[in-house]
Amino acid sequence: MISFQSVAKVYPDGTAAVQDLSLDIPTGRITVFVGPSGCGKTTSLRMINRMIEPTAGTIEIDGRDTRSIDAPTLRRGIGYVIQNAGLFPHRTVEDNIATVPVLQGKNRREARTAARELLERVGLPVEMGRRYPNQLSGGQQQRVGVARALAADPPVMLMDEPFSAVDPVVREQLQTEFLRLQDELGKTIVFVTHDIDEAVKLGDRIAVFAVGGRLAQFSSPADLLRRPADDFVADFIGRDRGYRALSFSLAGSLPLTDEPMLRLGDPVPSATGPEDRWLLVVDPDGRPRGWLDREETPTGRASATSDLRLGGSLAAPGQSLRTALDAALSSPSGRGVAVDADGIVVGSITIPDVVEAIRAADRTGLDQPVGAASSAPDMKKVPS
Ligand SMILES: Nc1ncnc2c1ncn2[C@@H]1O[C@H](COP(=O)(O)OP(=O)(O)OP(=O)(O)O)[C@@H](O)[C@H]1O
Repeated sequence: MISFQSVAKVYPDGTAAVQDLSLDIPTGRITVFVGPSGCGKTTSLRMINRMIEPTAGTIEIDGRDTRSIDAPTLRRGIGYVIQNAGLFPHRTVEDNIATVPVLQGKNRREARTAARELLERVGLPVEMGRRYPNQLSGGQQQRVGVARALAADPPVMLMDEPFSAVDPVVREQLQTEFLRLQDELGKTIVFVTHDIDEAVKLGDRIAVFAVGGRLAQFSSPADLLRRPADDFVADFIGRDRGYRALSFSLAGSLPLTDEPMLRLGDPVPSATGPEDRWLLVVDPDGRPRGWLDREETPTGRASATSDLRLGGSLAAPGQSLRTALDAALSSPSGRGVAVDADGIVVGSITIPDVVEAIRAADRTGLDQPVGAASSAPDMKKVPS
């Protein structure tokens, strides 16, 4: 654990960058510092590896005051990744990654072999190791930056806006791969960003800083979205926070309604009333193919794929209320199609049921740690 205890930083010109900061950063998780420009995120981050010395308070790593460890030793256990990767331009990618291990006394050949393995780990082809940084795209350079920080296998990683300099599509890919990597590595990561969406996607815990280095809130992403501590935090999180918070509530207890189905190619039965205008058509295995509009399809005619309206998104086991709501909203019938792990239809989801589940989640606080969704129970099927 990294523990900030009443930490402050006043720069020599009198700027109070951080004020009385106390927080505990859990081991093996991603903690994000987020906030508007100039609110002390980078200053706080750099105080961890003593690139900046606090003017008051104490920072401990696993119970040891960082002032009691000499700075080079401290930094050996702390990887550091910055925006634009900060690679050495005159060294090959491989040698960039091998820099710290070689400085630590590892022989060059071993360090290069390890560098090639790390390249693969961050999703780059080994051959890229022979290139120079300016022969890589921005996203590739960022991956090399991450590989270089991992080379000494430090338990702690500090990452300062590492993905900000790349376009949104590459950024999204880097974030997803970063989460996958962290699943394998379980490092203690402190990640600085000014982008609340990035914070919510990556953080196990989020520290929201306000201008003047005040810690406005420190909580899980779900709590942050549901219960912002004050107007500043609510404003910073922005719109749609209620909808985004649904991502953190599992659809586990959502009731499923039995959905009448028609096999592709079977004759269309006549409708008994306006309520069964839409009929769900499935393939021979029971996988959804689309919705048939009986107002537009003559009775008795065999259904064909061309008659079908695509059904919007699907809700699968272990997914969130946001997915379930989207499945219902995006379906032409207003009923979201729920499928099992094999993609076979198990029933449908109605908007009122999702709304009821949202209310229940609000009452009981169904916050789930990031990554819990995959181990979540299946949706419970209840007969209509
Ligand atoms: N060396 C310095 N001397 C004086 N003031 C500084 C120094 N470094 C940073 N500051 C000031 O301290 C405050 C916090 O800066 P910091 O870089 O920690 O903020 P930040 O939240 O990381 O900002 P950004 O998102 O823009 O990078 C700012 O007002 C900044 O101008």
